[in-house]
Amino acid sequence: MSQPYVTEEQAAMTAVRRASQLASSVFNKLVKAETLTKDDKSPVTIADFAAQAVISTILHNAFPTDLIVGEEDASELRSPNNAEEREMRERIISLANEALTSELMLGDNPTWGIGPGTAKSDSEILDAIDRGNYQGGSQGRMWTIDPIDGTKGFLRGDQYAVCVSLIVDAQVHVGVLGCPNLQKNPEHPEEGNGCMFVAIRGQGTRQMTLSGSNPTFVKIPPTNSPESLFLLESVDPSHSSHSFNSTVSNLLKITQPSVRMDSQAKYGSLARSGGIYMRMPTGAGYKEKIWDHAPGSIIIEEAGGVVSDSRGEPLNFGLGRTLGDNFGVIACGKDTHSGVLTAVQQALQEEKSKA
Ligand SMILES: Nc1ncnc2c1ncn2[C@@H]1O[C@H](COP(=O)(O)O)[C@@H](OP(=O)(O)O)[C@H]1O
Ligand SMILES: [Mg+2]
Repeated sequence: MSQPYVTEEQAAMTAVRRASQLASSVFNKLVKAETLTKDDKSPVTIADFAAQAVISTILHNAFPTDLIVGEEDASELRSPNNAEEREMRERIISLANEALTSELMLGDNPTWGIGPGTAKSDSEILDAIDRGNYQGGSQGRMWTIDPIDGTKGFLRGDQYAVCVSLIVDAQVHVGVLGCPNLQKNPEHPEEGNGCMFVAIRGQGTRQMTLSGSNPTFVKIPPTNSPESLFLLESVDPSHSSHSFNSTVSNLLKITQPSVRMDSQAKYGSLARSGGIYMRMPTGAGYKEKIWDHAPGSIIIEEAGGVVSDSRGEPLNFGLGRTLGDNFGVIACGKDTHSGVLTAVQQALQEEKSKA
């Protein structure tokens, strides 16, 4: 019998690959003026909408009864107010169709609505984006889509990630991260950028090129000495408290500077090169979204790591579109987790006693 979730993994890889190619090609021709402002004030690009349309179309064709929790919704696109918005909508639809209709590659299945001659109508593309409106929950099968995670990094030409996961009964079973700007091999930068991290529960984490070649299993390297430790954190201090992280870093006697990186590329980088990813709330009451952590968490766990909140509890992907009350996220190797947790809890106590 074949291993479970292999077809799901393949559909997710196909979706992430096509969406990553779309994102890179939009970046190369990027006209920043086309960026809209979302309710939560984070920038949304044409690539974001088009990539969600591509991923959602493929997943829906592959698994028609599965539900989808996607970051974007198409309401802004359905009733364009002016010529500029109409043009943007046309660009999104044509970009999505370009990505869906490109030649089939190894692993692509034509029944997933892809390949030459499969162009979708405008309403099919908008419906595909809106199919990501599921509210989430603790039962059944649901996919998460973050079409472009780290939108700010994307716009800067830095790190971003195309992120898909499959959650079954609140447990992540498949995770795929496409990282077009992440070095294929940090030891050999001359090999260039563009990699994909893929994990199925119980079957390990693999890294490969975006086209799926050179798959290799990755494991979080053991921490040989405190000097080798370093923190991974968001570039944007409004997403995660840099000052809290530096308190923890001092408690752990970390001497190396923190590595700041946008998006779930942090999880991919940790899975192969180590580090401690800390994401502590800034006090603004923000609730973390499941699509920002579900794919990354399985990539870490299957690479031999642990992902928890600051109480040491696993992240709960069954509460809806968010992770609920924000107790932060800690991801690292098994050998460092308990020490990091103790330091985080001590730093929280210190903060409390100062308040
Ligand atoms: N106040 C906040 N606290 C924590 N995360 C936030 C936030 N505001 C937005 N985010 C999330 O942080 C993600 C980026 O994470 P990072 O800082 O690690 O790059 C954003 O994803 P998008 O870029 O997909 O919107 C967004 O979902
Ligand atoms: Mg995101």
